[in-house]
Amino acid sequence: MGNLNKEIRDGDHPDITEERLKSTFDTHKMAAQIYNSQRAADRRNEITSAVLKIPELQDIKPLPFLSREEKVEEAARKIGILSEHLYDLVNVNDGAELYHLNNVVIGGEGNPLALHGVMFIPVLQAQATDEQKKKWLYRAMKREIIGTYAQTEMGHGSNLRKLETTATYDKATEEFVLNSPTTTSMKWWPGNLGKSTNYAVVVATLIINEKDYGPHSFMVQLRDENTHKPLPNIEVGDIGPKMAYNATDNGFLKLNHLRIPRTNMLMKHVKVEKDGTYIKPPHAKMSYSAMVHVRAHMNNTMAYFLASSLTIAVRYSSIRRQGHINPKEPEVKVLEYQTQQHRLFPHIARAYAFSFAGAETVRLYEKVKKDMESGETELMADLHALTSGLKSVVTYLTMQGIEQARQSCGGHGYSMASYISEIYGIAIGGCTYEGENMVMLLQLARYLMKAAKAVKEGKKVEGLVGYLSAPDNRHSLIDRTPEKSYDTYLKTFEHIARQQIFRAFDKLEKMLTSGLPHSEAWNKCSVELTRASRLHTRLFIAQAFARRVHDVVDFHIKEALDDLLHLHLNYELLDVASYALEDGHLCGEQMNFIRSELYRSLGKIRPNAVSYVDAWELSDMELRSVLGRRDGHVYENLYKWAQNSSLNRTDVLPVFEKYLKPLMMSARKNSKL
Ligand SMILES: CCCCCCCCCCCCCCCCCCCCC/C=C/C(=O)SCCNC(=O)CCNC(=O)[C@H](O)C(C)(C)COP(=O)(O)OP(=O)(O)OC[C@H]1O[C@@H](n2cnc3c(N)ncnc32)[C@H](O)[C@@H]1OP(=O)(O)O
Ligand SMILES: Cc1cc2nc3c(=O)[nH]c(=O)nc-3n(C[C@H](O)[C@H](O)[C@H](O)COP(=O)(O)OP(=O)(O)OC[C@H]3O[C@@H](n4cnc5c(N)ncnc54)[C@H](O)[C@@H]3O)c2cc1C
Repeated sequence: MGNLNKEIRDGDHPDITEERLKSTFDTHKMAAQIYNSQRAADRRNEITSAVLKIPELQDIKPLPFLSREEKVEEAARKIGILSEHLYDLVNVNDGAELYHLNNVVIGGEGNPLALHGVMFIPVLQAQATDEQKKKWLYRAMKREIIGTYAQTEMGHGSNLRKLETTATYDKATEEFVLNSPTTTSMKWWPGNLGKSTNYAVVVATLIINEKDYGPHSFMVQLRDENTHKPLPNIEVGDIGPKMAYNATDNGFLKLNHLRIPRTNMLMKHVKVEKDGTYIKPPHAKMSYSAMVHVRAHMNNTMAYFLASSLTIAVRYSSIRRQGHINPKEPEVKVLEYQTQQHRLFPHIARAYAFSFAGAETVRLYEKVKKDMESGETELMADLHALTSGLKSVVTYLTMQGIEQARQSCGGHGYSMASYISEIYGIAIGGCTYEGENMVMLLQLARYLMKAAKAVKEGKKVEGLVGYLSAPDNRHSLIDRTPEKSYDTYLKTFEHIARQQIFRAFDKLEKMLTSGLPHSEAWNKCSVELTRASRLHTRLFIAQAFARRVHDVVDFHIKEALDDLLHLHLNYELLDVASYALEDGHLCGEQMNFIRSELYRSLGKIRPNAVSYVDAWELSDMELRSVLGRRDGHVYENLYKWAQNSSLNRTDVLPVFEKYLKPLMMSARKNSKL
């Protein structure tokens, strides 16, 4: 039998090899859990190997040394080369393969086709008629045209019903007139809108006979297909540098009474007839499908960002030696410190949990998408509630985890050589895009309040909120849990979520009964409501993790995942335990039990720590991190990396002659006086 950890190679740093030799599970089999099948895990590695053989696809230099213009150019250059090799490298119908190819070759900072693949094509697939698909979708798929999704405006992103861009139907010419009447009505933020795309699905408020029908989607050609010059009545450009994503040209767009044919409104589910008759869709929110598409996939992209930063931090922590635990022994790997383990391991568990919750979400999304094809919309509310909560909780916890990973690398974590700060910048965009987190938590809260009302009225609720109708124990039985049975843990999470949901519900009801208008009462309860949404979502994540562990067949993988799950449940429970202490569901003694289980878990995870992150099989090319190198040879490569700094091109910079020398000369002269 070969090594269980598949990353072991001759010549690696002995400290990291020592870690890998301790693995109790086959990291490639674990990758099959993370990526949902052995075939998917194999394909990732095959794609990486194939990419490594194409010299033009390698980074010209480490990305942090590139200017914004160079980043945009470099991403576009690689997209050009990729299109020559695309069919040899991936199955173009497999989103996971495309995403992996993107991460290896280009990375997370963006590329000219990002929004084209993530939103433009999906919105056409979901909302275009067959005729419209023939006109635009197939051309888009062949990349004859490049598009984006232009919804957010300078003045409005969250509140879609107040978008100021109008699409007014002109019956006489059978056209829509698209107009941005104010500065704040300009589209502002859409990815790749600024410079790369020549088409966009523009979301605008539909007006027919002066009646407002709310946001609808319209296909708009922005630029000439040959010259790429903006078409008449269109002003378009880049919004400038951002915290991260700087290879992406997020853009602005001003439409000046632009006329487009009636048939440019996406009309699969909703229609405007020639005479201006409006035919409403089977469900009012069907046109929000592109957002739901991205939200449903965000658990996995966030899991990936979190796992990337943890891979960097855990590998580095296994070669970084500093300080002593036993003064008679050599300096220890910083990974030996319990504080370091507590800082990193719970986030490893979260990355796995998000990936498993993500797989369940994508399954539900695929079902709802299929149902919608035939006008069936029953599960749309469930999916919206689930993705709204997960999107918010997962992005927020990912942000926390990445920042802990950065701090755990000490000073070198702050250097771009770690690349963690870039991953952080990219990932935290997710707290805002696809619905600001608080706004989306409040969407889930609407769903939870409806369920709570039903339960109060004596009705039985099922599915994601089924636990609200289930019997509850007054006191948690957590310290009477047999090993490897997590039922009592999950019951405690259920109790906590249930209590908070009803607390928020009762508060809201009381205010409504006192005569407060609904929107005001809602606002006064909104902190409690968002707490309810978070707790409900964290319960779902824990349940999804437990369901996956339950289903695993391979003994060693199951055991390793079980250890992570145990850590996860104890850590997460401690994080939310105050809710259960308040009503005596948990007592002080049980808190001690949870804490000691948590510390025991850290020790259990420790020998496999490097293997848990190696199992994500993130290559050096995609990690782009000196600290996270697979071979552990960090120090000599940090020095090499610094040689890329343009400041090192000469020994003496012009600023010396210009500013520093006069400053020092004058100081010296003054001190002689
Ligand atoms: C050459 C080839 C090379 C190939 C190489 C590879 C290249 C490529 C590709 C691959 C990979 C690249 C990877 C790159 C990754 C990059 C990722 C980053 C992308 C980031 C993109 C970001 C995009 C955006 O941000 S788009 C804009 C998003 N905006 C929002 O999310 C706005 C948020 N607001 C809202 O959604 C709404 O306003 C909302 C929901 C808050 C309120 O809506 P409303 O209509 O005003 O609400 P209301 O009338 O009050 O009704 C509420 C009611 O409606 C229900 N509801 C709402 N939404 C939905 C829904 N979607 N489904 C079902 N029901 C819904 C809601 O539940 C309420 O119901 P009730 O309670 O019953 O009333
Ligand atoms: C990296 C990135 C990429 C993006 N890409 C795209 C894209 O491709 N296409 C596109 O169309 N857009 C895109 N966006 C825009 C993005 O979708 C919006 O910025 C986002 O939906 C938030 O809306 P907002 O900016 O209006 O925030 P605001 O709503 O102005 O948020 C400001 C504050 O107000 C609070 N708030 C607002 N409404 C409520 C409420 N009802 N209740 C309680 N609190 C509230 C929020 O919680 C927040 O704290 C992108 C944004 C980013 C950062």
